[in-house]
Amino acid sequence: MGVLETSGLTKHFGGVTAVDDVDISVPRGEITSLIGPNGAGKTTLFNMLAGALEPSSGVVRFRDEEITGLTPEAIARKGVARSFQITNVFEGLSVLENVCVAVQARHRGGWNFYQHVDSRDDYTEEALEMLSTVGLASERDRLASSLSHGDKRSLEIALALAIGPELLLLDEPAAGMSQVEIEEMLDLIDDLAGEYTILFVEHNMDIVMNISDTVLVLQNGSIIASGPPSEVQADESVQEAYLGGVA
Ligand SMILES: Nc1ncnc2c1ncn2[C@@H]1O[C@H](COP(=O)(O)OP(=O)(O)OP(=O)(O)O)[C@@H](O)[C@H]1O
Repeated sequence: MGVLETSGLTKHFGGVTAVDDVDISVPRGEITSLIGPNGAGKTTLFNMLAGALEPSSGVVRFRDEEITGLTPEAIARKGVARSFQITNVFEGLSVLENVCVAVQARHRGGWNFYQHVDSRDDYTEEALEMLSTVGLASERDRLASSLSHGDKRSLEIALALAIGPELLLLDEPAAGMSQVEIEEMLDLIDDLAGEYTILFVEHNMDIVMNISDTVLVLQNGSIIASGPPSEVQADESVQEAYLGGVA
């Protein structure tokens, strides 16, 4: 049984069915990617998993508990962290302060800007651990605004880890990155797998085929294929969906 499962998940926007009766199961500790042509419904599906959009019908279960229609904050508290959406980098704070704010928010059940972010040693220690995990410990005192694009995205992952999740939802983690940065991000995602379950949306096929345990292919709101990368790559309906450019 997957750590995250959907059944019959559907979203209509007026006359458009963006996500149509989707059943997925995301295995614990593995890397699952969600791919599909433009307009296939990937963002809409992600938004429903993370609570940013209420489904028209269907169910989302996390660790066997129904989370359908909960707020993004409630879903995050249950252990689903969406990087690049729930948390954002505060450009005017240092790298360490950013993570301390997020750790503090988890311990105090909300954001509190009136308490100095460095005032609790245990928050700092926890924040440093997260920075080590994403390879940013040596940048702890730099202003977040001065980080490279790739490092900023790693910091965003550290912020997502700060809420203590089991499942990480990553929106195009390598978008806009240089080849070197992409390789670092792939290593990071690989390191995180096992301890965390990862579901990510990605357009870059090299990345998808390289690191996914399972690939889910969405077209016109429906899952048309799912399985290991080699199997999905060889699937005729997937090749048609991409070559035909049909959304
Ligand atoms: N808020 C909205 N109102 C109306 N239609 C929407 C809305 N959001 C998405 N859609 C439609 O739903 C369908 C799926 O869109 P979605 O953005 O989920 O696809 P996607 O796979 O993420 O695409 P892309 O790869 O281009 O980001 C599209 O036809 C889109 O036009």
